[in-house]
Amino acid sequence: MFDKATWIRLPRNVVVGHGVIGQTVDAVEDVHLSGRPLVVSSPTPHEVAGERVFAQFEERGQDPAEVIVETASFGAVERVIETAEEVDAGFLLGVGGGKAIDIAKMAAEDLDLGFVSVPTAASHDGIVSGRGSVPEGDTRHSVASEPPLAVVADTEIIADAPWELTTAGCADIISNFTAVRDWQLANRLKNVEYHEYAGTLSQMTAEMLVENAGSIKQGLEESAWIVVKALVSSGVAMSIADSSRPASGAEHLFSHQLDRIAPEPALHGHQVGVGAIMTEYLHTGAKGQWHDVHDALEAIGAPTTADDLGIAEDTVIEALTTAHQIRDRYTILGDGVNEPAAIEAATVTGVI
Ligand SMILES: NC(=O)C1=CN([C@@H]2O[C@H](COP(=O)(O)OP(=O)(O)OC[C@H]3O[C@@H](n4cnc5c(N)ncnc54)[C@H](O)[C@@H]3O)[C@@H](O)[C@H]2O)C=CC1
Ligand SMILES: O=C(CO)COP(=O)(O)O
Ligand SMILES: [Zn+2]
Repeated sequence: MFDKATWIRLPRNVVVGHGVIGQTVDAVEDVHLSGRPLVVSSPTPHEVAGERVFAQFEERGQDPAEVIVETASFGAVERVIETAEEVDAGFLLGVGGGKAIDIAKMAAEDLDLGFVSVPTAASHDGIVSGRGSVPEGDTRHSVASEPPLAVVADTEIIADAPWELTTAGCADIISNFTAVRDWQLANRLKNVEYHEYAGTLSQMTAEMLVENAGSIKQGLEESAWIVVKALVSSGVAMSIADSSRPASGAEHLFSHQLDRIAPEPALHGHQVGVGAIMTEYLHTGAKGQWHDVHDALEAIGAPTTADDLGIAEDTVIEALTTAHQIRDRYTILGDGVNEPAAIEAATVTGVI
């Protein structure tokens, strides 16, 4: 008997465009969320968007509550859960970058409450994913989380955010190329389940972003539009797979390790981009497609070297040689790249 079953949980309303922050309450009502809203934000996103979302609920006679978080940690998730219980929240909104959104969606999962995603930057593809990413000690968890019922992405706010946040989002998408290679490798060598639709959607999203690179320019609101659509598409791939595999391979392990060991880590997207140059080299060799990954990053103005990241070369080598220890996810790093091989990969690709 065929007894396989799966749940693919996707957002119902994805509202993207100029000034759409003003439609947040409508987007919430349209998915029948009720009760007291709890706005989860971090300091800058609170100023650029959280306050406006809060005021909109007040104007509609609802009694919103707000909690400001600073880091992506289980402690922050716990604090949001406690606040939600104290104020008897009916649903949660995550307003901000990847960290605020991840914390809100993880808390919503625990509380079994609805969640709405309000990104203030096109910096990561967790905008619609049903995953949360949290460091804990020596490891990094990818936690099943409440996917958003609605997404409200205001391109006016996003285009106004620092440009590096948009190039970070582009790099997070470009890294899908190597993430899918790692997933396929794990399928061949370790029998890890591979989802053809999710893998193809993830690759296609990266291809389309690279094809549109010429239109992704600082100061153009259309760039925010193009990148948000790609981030949504990449998040959908993760939801279809019920895993971050379509968008997170060895390049992400490298970035997670940098977050642990670098004195001042760079943006998530920028780190995974530089990681993808090196892991593409490990997959395809010196004459392989690492040039394409490098050139795509360069075209949108994302970092391609340790120097661009502001991270010391020996820290990059340490991260590459130890990244496989971050989590039990088979990738091209296998059971570890030794130091001479890591130096070779970083040198040939110009990362160091
Ligand atoms: N759950 C998932 O599927 C995914 C999760 N992530 C996670 O997301 C995080 C990375 O996301 P980021 O957005 O890079 O980090 P982040 O949330 O720390 O934001 C980066 C910075 O941008 C600022 N910012 C955001 N919007 C702004 C605006 N409009 N104007 C001015 N400043 C603004 C924030 O205040 C923060 O200082 C990582 O923790 C990563 O692991 C990344 C991809 C996928
Ligand atoms: O960043 C992600 C996808 O872009 C997902 O993060 P994880 O590596 O924690 O699963
Ligand atoms: Zn990522």
